[in-house]
Amino acid sequence: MAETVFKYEGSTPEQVLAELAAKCGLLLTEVGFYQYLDSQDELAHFRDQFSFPKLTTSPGVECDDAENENCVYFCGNSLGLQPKSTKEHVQKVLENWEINNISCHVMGHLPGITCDNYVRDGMANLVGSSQEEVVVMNGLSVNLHLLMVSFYQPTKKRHKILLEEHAFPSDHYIVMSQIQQRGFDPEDSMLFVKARPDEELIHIDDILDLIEKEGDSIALIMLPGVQYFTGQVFNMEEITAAGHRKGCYVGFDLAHAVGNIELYLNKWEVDFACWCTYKYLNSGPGCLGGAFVHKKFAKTKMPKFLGWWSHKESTRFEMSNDLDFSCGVESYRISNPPPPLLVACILASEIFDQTSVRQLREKSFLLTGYLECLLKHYFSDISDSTTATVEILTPANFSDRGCQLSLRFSCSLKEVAEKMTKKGMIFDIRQPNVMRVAPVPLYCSFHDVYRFVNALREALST
Ligand SMILES: Cc1ncc(COP(=O)(O)O)c(C=O)c1O
Ligand SMILES: Nc1c(O)cccc1C(=O)C[C@H](N)C(=O)O
Repeated sequence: MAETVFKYEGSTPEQVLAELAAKCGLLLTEVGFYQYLDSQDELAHFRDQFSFPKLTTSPGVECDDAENENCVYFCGNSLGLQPKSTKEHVQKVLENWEINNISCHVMGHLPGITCDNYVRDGMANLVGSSQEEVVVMNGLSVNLHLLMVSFYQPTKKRHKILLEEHAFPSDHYIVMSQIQQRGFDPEDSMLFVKARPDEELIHIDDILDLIEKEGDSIALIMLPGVQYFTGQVFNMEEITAAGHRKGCYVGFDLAHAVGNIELYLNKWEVDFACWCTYKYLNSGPGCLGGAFVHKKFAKTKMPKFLGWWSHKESTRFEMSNDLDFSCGVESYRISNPPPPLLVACILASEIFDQTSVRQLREKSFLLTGYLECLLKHYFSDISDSTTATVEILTPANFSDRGCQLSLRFSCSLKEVAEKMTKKGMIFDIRQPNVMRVAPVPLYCSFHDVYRFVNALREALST
């Protein structure tokens, strides 16, 4: 766990980039500057480990660019790129099944019975926990439900779940249905923390005040680590401490946080967390989810849904129907794990073993900072060269954001998005009018940012 001081502590990306540009005698907007930044990037080699979408084959692209064969991929906050090694290893797992048939459960490339154990160390590093505190299983939404069976224990007095007003739809529905399932009314039991009028971001003080004020009636606090729409980071340590002071359980949805920001779930005493692995961890669409339960609950008897995989491995196959619980989060496993999916998670986490989230954050400081500076330079005012302004909704403070920037345009986004897509820019739109762009430090370059901003300039030019 990195406890050292962050390399750029006390500076803003804008300051650091301006100093670097001055040192090179370049303007921030010059070609030479992105070339300089890419030449200094110690993580640049990771890009070669991923399959990049090609201009010639990516849907919607109509662009013949002699200098670039790849698209600019800024959608890793939704679906990570495919590591080049995935195909071959999935193939090996399939061959193990083909050749060893029933014995593939216990032998060969990634034996079924133990395959999920191989990912636990890597996952634990990513979330700041010990390996006994994490498992990989099911999908994110399913895992949230399973953990809420334990961590949402409503009583007449304490029945509320605190969540954000604009939570990701799945989280909203999960909370709503859990409340209904326990015989309570979502109208009374869903407690929303809201942004202030005409604001997009939520003030941490408003969360803490709400916990202080309503804490005695809150059974569970369920918030994201990084908000999917705005890219805002929530201070998980403070929220957890505030929740615990009031006797609430505290859990986080880390879909947009894992592999994006540094996490110390064990140290922060978070009760539980769930995430998906197909965004920043690059395991593939709909691949398995991760779950964390703090080790303080390793021996606590809590209500939970059970299956044969909740039973200790050493006696599981005695088939006695005499439940001998696995410890802690392992006991939440219900079904046997799928090796073809696990192998993709293992490979994805192995890529992270070759670096650290701290190192990625240091690159991200400059990479997303560079995007921010160029956007501000070209699009903060309507000028002779641009027809629209671009407002960055994501917090300006580096520690309050991951790599994603969410952009609101003063013009219709539809036309802009069409033009950008034709040029090979890959990003997404979230209604009503926000474009999300995530320069993922693991595989994106400063050149990508330069190309993206140039494409945007063309799309918005007068
Ligand atoms: C914040 C958040 N929660 C939940 C989900 C749903 O995840 P899944 O479909 O893997 O259950 C997603 C992504 O789709 C998400 O971004
Ligand atoms: N999983 C997705 C899918 O199958 C289709 C479209 C989008 C997704 C996503 O994961 C969306 C993502 N969670 C988001 O932040 O919006």
